[in-house]
Amino acid sequence: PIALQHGAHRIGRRTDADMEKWRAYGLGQFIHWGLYSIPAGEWNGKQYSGAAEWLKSWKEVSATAYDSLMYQFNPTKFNAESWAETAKQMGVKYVTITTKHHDGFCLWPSKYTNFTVANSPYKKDIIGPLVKAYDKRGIDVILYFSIMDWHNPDWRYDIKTREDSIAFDRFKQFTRNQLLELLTLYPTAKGLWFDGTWDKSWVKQAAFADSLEKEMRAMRPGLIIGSRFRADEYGKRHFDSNGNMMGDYEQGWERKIPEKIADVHGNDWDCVMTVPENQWGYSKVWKGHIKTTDELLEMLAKCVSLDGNFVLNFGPKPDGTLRTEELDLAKGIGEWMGINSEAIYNGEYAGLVKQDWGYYVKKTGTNKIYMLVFNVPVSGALNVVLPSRTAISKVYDLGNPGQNYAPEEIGTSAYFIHLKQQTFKRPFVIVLETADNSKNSGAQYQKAK
Ligand SMILES: Cc1ccc([C@@H]2N[C@@H](C)[C@@H](O)[C@H]2O)cc1
Repeated sequence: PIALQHGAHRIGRRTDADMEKWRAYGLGQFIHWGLYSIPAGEWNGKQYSGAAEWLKSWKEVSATAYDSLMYQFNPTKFNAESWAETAKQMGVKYVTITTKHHDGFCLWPSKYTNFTVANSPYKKDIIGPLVKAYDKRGIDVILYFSIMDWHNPDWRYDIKTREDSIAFDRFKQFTRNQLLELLTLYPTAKGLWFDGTWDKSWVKQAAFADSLEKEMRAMRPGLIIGSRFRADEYGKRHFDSNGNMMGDYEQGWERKIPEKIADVHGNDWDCVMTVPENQWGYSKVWKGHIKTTDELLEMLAKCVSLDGNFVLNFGPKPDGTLRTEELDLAKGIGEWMGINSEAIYNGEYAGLVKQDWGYYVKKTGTNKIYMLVFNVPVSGALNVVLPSRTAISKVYDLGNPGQNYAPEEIGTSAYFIHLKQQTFKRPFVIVLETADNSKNSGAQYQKAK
């Protein structure tokens, strides 16, 4: 291995209680809200083809004109309690909220810049009420923070000259000040979700970022920081020059999900997902495919089955309300979670052979395995192959506990579970209670006729 000062400082997963709680979340909510929500991807009557929260990067938009959106920020219908209640009903266990996106506008009254809610018609802090409303419902809060800040004149994409270096040193202090300010103002925040860290200017700050990360962790023991915050001294991001993940969980799964367990390298990770193809902030026009409740439930199941969390994005409207499509999805997911959340919370990779009918989730620390069924075979028989000498002691339908199944043994530790009905309106969960029967050799269920 290469000697590194600023690479990964821990090999393997964190084993402390804060991280074990994070690992168990299963389902999360992302909230992208800010000035970009006002134009919602449209400028001078023309629709921006990219993500609405990137409107300021569009050449047709002058920074001055965009920044003057601050004087229009007045979400009269904003109610932190109702957002948190929607999230609670949906069954999320954590929420990631944009404090400052790339445009530099702060949803908290930062004392290090005037470009904040304090100088908008709304005047009031947004982050504080949100943290309070979510905490009250037992939903942990992670603060999203963009290092890249298009508003701050000291921001640089790269450092080429002495002026660049002097300006960027000021920018680094500004960034440190804002992060320590956020941790001070919102001490219950469980973690920070960094973005906007790919440009050379920041990638060259291995030592500074490493010491800032250490300072934040010292200030907030247990703080959870993802792999995207900093680069090592060779500019390697997410995984250092020795291939070890930096930070506490892998943040690379943005709008994509790993296919197999090998893809996650034994690390914690979360997948952040948009409802349309690629819109995080509120966008008037949702082009292309809008994901359905069942699609999102399958993504959730797949993430949890591969040791990850699934975080669904909401882009609130400029008036502070949530759009109908998102409320409908929150309701649909919440109804399913109301019946099946036991298969999601405290779930982990079960280590079984993947079957076409769906996903296995093992309840951490137990012998309970959940079968999350999305694809019912025409045979109506769900194939289950267990490690040798593992028997099934009980099988039942989570949504209908009276519904027991008697698996048919079709081979060594191989079973068919014959479903009682052919059509299902929603994905469903079958619970397998397994037992180690290496002691006795008798099979639990009748052999294939
Ligand atoms: C190329 C690219 C840069 C930044 C992003 C930001 N990360 C997501 C979590 C959103 O905040 C998006 O604006 C997306 C794509």
